[in-house]
Amino acid sequence: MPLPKAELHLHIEGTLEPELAFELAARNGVRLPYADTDALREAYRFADLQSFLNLYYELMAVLRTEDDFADLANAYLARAAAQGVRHAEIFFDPQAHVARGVPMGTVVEGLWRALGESEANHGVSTRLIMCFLRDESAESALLTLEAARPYLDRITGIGLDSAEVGHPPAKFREVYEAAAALGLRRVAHAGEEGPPEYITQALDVLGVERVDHGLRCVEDPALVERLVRERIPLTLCPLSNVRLRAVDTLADHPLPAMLEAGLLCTVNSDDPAYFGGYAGDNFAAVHESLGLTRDRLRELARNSFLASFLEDDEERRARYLAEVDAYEFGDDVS
Ligand SMILES: Nc1ncnc2[nH]cnc12
Ligand SMILES: [Zn+2]
Repeated sequence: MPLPKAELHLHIEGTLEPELAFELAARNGVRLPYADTDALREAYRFADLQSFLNLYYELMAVLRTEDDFADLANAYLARAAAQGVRHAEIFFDPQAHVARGVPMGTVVEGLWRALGESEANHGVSTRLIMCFLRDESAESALLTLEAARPYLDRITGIGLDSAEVGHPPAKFREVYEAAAALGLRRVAHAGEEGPPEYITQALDVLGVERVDHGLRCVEDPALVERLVRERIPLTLCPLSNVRLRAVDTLADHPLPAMLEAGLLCTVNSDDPAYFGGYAGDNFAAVHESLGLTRDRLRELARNSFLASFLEDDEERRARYLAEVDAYEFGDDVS
């Protein structure tokens, strides 16, 4: 049995495996410009975030109906459960679907069909986090929040993703203020490719409670000190960082130094279908390549539940933490 953990940085569209992409393409009469799943996998060589995003948005063309979104989420939840994920806070990108003519309702209802039954079917509790695309306008983000109003009982929080450099968090001040007024939790990608100042802006201007990635904080010791002092969780994604060339190799990843500095780090998969691994695979990889001890892995698992948005169910959080504390490692360290 793998180590129990929460997944806090997971784009549901990034869980679209090539086999499911071709299945949905056939079901919906969508032609993919790849001969087969092997040819598609060949395209998974990325120079940076943008080269990945191009393929990520292209493949979304196969997602059209509620069934598609439900099937996508169910496939993820089954894989996550098998790797010890007990709780998943799942991002989705409504603008990327609405722009293709797929209504917000189709996306949320489809995802919800899987998430609503996730505890019964997979033993995984869930939350849904709606992300705004930062390379779209602030007005588009506000319209998206408005379009989500009928579904807010299913949406726990908002996030900010897509191409980071040139799109600083401050651009989205207004929509984050509006979301806060609606009682939504706030996170944002910052410091993946963008500079440490974007992390500071996400905290000071957007009021985020958790930073997605936050990797480049290591370039600014004063910022690291602040993140430690304020106990701001970082949702790191080691295999993603390698594939998108944020680090040269996994052995170069600053995770051990970040833990040593006292940062509240978590380990997540980001877009597992594209980056070579789900949550447990990321845990196994940091154990193997970075030499993280079993105590450190347990700390990462504890952190994932501490950083999760389970304030409305503290009993559950306590149960998950007790599972982590009682966990006995075997040979399997995922
Ligand atoms: N790693 C990532 N960074 C920014 N936007 C994303 N959208 C999906 N994955 C992303
Ligand atoms: Zn991400």
